[in-house]
Amino acid sequence: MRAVRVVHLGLGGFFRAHQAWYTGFDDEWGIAAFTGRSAGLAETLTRQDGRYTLVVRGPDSDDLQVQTSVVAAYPGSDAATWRSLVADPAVAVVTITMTEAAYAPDGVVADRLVAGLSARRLAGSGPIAVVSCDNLPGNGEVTARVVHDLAVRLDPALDEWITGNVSFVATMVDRITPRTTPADVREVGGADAVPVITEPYTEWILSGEFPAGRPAWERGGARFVADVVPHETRKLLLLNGGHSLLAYAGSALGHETVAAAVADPQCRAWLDEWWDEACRHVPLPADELTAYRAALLERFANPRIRHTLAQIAADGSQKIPIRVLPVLRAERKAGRRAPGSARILAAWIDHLRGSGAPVADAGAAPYAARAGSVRDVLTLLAPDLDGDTELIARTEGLLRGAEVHG
Ligand SMILES: NC(=O)c1ccc[n+]([C@@H]2O[C@H](COP(=O)([O-])OP(=O)(O)OC[C@H]3O[C@@H](n4cnc5c(N)ncnc54)[C@H](O)[C@@H]3O)[C@@H](O)[C@H]2O)c1
Ligand SMILES: O=P(O)(O)OC[C@@H](O)[C@@H](O)[C@H](O)[C@H](O)CO
Repeated sequence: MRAVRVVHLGLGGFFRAHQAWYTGFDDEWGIAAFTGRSAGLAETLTRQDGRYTLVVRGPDSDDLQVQTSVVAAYPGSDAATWRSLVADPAVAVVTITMTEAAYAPDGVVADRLVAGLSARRLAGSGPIAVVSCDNLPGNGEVTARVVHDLAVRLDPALDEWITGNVSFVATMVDRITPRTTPADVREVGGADAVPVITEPYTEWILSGEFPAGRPAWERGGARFVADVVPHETRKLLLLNGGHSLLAYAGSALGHETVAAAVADPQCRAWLDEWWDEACRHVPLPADELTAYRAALLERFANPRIRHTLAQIAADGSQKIPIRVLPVLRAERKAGRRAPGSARILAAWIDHLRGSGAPVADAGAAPYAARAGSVRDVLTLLAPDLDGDTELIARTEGLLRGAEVHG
């Protein structure tokens, strides 16, 4: 019998394909999950007793797995239930998948966590682990920072309690999970109104303490390591950076999905160019990176996973600084041309000018207003690079569709 011992924030598709799937291997642990804002998914899942079908979609066939680890679902607006569950002494872990943008200072992640942790302190329920599962470098540290920044302003005693009682766990998460479409729901059939489609590949690497215990996630293959950074860098630069390249450059060529873009020899060559450049900045053995690249190509090419470039293109202003700028800076510092990073930068600026996938990004406006000039975009995005005339000329050349060789 599963009791609620995990509380999740961000009841989206990815959480149901990943953390809920791993928790499914330990039948003593149940999850109470909260949506970001809306009530729809919480209501539907409640009608289904938290159950849903995970369609694990390989290149040739599907494996349908009914998931049972979610035992309660609530709308994000139910702040009272959120506080009382985080304050429950039986709850040992809070997990989060809220997108990169939600970690802004005073953003929704800080707001919800501080409210929940404050209730836990008042209830005297003891220590707890907070596990960010968003695609952010140093996601544990980022979560700790936004929580402490808010808590110290509200109540220094709460901040002190958080320091002594809350463990912020860092993670690398990986499982390509496109947004479920109405066509997917019809195709899965049956009574399930909210299935999730995902790929067979999955990875979860964690680093940090669980002072009140945790599910046996290792039964699903999760790995606990001292340092998650090399793995997170590998994934963010190669997978997510590759995705962003295809999302902007591939959609500008008229492609709609990752599989279609990666089948285009032009996009494929750009992907290799980016990976060659990015691999110099991933502190892992070369053979591991070669194997990861080969696996990524197979995953991207899976023709039965319809992962739209439009979905990946969203929130570029949050993603480019994480997925591309570290490589661009390091390459320029080393005196190299950085053609792969410059191409993604150019493709994103082209997207802001109206090419390819539509812009869906709450932070895009100031960049879109400057998109006529690479220098002006850099002034906002990476002021340390806005005097790099060679980089600017190269990026402008790419925007004009002309290769510029330095
Ligand atoms: N989908 C994937 O393949 C995948 C893989 C690895 C990691 N992730 C991480 O998981 C995150 C969520 O992915 P998903 O596919 O589940 O997305 P999703 O859109 O299905 O779900 C995200 C959840 O967060 C909520 N949310 C997002 N921004 C919010 C905001 N500003 N305020 C309030 N609520 C907000 C949404 O309402 C939803 O409940 C990604 O942003 C990424 O960081 C996703
Ligand atoms: O989920 P996002 O918006 O951070 O990024 C879009 C994709 O790059 C991402 O979801 C990948 O599919 C995922 O990170 C694979 O594990």
